[in-house]
Amino acid sequence: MSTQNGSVKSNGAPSILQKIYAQRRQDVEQAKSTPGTTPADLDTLLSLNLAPPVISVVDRLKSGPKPGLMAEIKRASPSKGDIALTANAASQALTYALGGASVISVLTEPKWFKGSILDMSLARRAIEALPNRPAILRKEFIFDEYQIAEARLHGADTVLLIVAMLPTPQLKALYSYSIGLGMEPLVEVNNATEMQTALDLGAKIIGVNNRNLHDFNVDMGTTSRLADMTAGRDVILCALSGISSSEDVRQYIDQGVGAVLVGESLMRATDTTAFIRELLCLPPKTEAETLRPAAPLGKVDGVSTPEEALQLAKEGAGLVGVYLSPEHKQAVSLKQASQISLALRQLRPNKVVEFDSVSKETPNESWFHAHARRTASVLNVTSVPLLVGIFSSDSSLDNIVHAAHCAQLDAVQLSASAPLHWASHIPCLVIRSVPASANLRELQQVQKPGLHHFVQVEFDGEPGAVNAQALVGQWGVPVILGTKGVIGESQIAALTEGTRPWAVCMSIEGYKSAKA
Ligand SMILES: O=P(O)(O)OC[C@@H](O)[C@@H](O)c1c[nH]c2ccccc12
Repeated sequence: MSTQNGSVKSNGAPSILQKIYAQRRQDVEQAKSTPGTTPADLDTLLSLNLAPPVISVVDRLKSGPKPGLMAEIKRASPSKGDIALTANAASQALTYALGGASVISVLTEPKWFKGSILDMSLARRAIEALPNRPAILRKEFIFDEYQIAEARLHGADTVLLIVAMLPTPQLKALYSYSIGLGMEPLVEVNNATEMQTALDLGAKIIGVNNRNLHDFNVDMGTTSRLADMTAGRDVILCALSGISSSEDVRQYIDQGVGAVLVGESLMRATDTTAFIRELLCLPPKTEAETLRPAAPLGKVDGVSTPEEALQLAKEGAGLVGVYLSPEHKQAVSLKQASQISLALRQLRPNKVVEFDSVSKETPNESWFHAHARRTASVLNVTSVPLLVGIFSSDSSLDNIVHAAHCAQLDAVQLSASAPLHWASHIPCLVIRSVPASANLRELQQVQKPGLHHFVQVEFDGEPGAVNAQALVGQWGVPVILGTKGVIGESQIAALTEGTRPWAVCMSIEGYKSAKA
């Protein structure tokens, strides 16, 4: 270990940094010699492309809010002891992401920080399906390429390299290795000499740690004093440690700081989301951000001719459904479905339509929220219903994909028994049916982001149905209320009371008789 930062205490006893470093050396040696996780194994895993997709942390910081927030998952630390032992990495990561973090930093050191590589991997999985997910940073005492390969395989987009810990040739080697894996590291410095080393390295993200790792003293002026050295360069300057108020953040912005890394005060916050917004000077979350159409859209199933579809379009339907499984009594052929599709598409404006642009300052959205918002904005612009192909449990995935292409379906509706993963093979929006009588496990399944986009809860008059609907609704999954046999306005009103379905679905007979 480099002692250029004077990390050996004056009395000759090892500093905490040295203790951590010595322990980590042992841990890494052990992992390297364990069958299945040897360096050769990690190389094999990387060459099999088993590492999850990486995002550019530089791009993520440049395109996000200014300054970017690097929110840290930190259960304990050597200087503060226990901070938040019961914190769950996955739920903490999701809260950070939805609150507006650009980067999620996960401490993976087990002994002093009570973290793990599993925490990092869970944090990544929790935010995987967000359309604009934050980058994942492995916060670790890194001295070996092995730790960087391990980070990449477990879902990191970037790693920390601490200049004070690494002789320059080693720092350079680790930096290039990380770049080779697609990860621009966060290079941590604490004084002008280290800053110069980081600049000479060509680092694009440099973090100034306000906390001296030797004596743990926090001096918030450390970042301010070094800020000038990065001026005019293509470097994102980050302030690390001791940040606990919007006042701290504001001062740094004026000094050219592009991102702030916050751990302890976020882990201790009672309302994490509100605290993030306060730190970033964002207004509190508004109702508009939890978008639903003002009134539920109408979905009418069992359409069989272009004329019917055009009539429904005229009457303002949001979705029209055609049955595409041959055994259904109202089934249409692929040819009929194509004609309906063509008729609807001819209604859509030919000109290029301007979509409501999404402000870059908007906080990160969830999978379901993003799809509901985008779909609503398409409907808003075109005012033409989406064509849904409805399939029964007898349809194979190949048949469904074929039909989606041939009839140019806007959406596919899968039966409750279709495997969940089918959604990721279907080239259009996916609605998943679920009976209102579904058990808790089934309802939890349909809340999984990253697969289908909407859930249609089939109400058949059974007790408990409204509860089921409310449960799904609670999680932000856009719900289409399937009203089998329910036709009257008052019945619909009774069903939707207290919940906000995204759409209400009825049969074409039901629709016609309700109108009559
Ligand atoms: O909890 P704070 O004061 O917000 O600090 C976070 C972060 O800067 C700190 O965890 C940190 C900065 N550099 C490190 C290196 C190793 C371990 C931890 C760190």
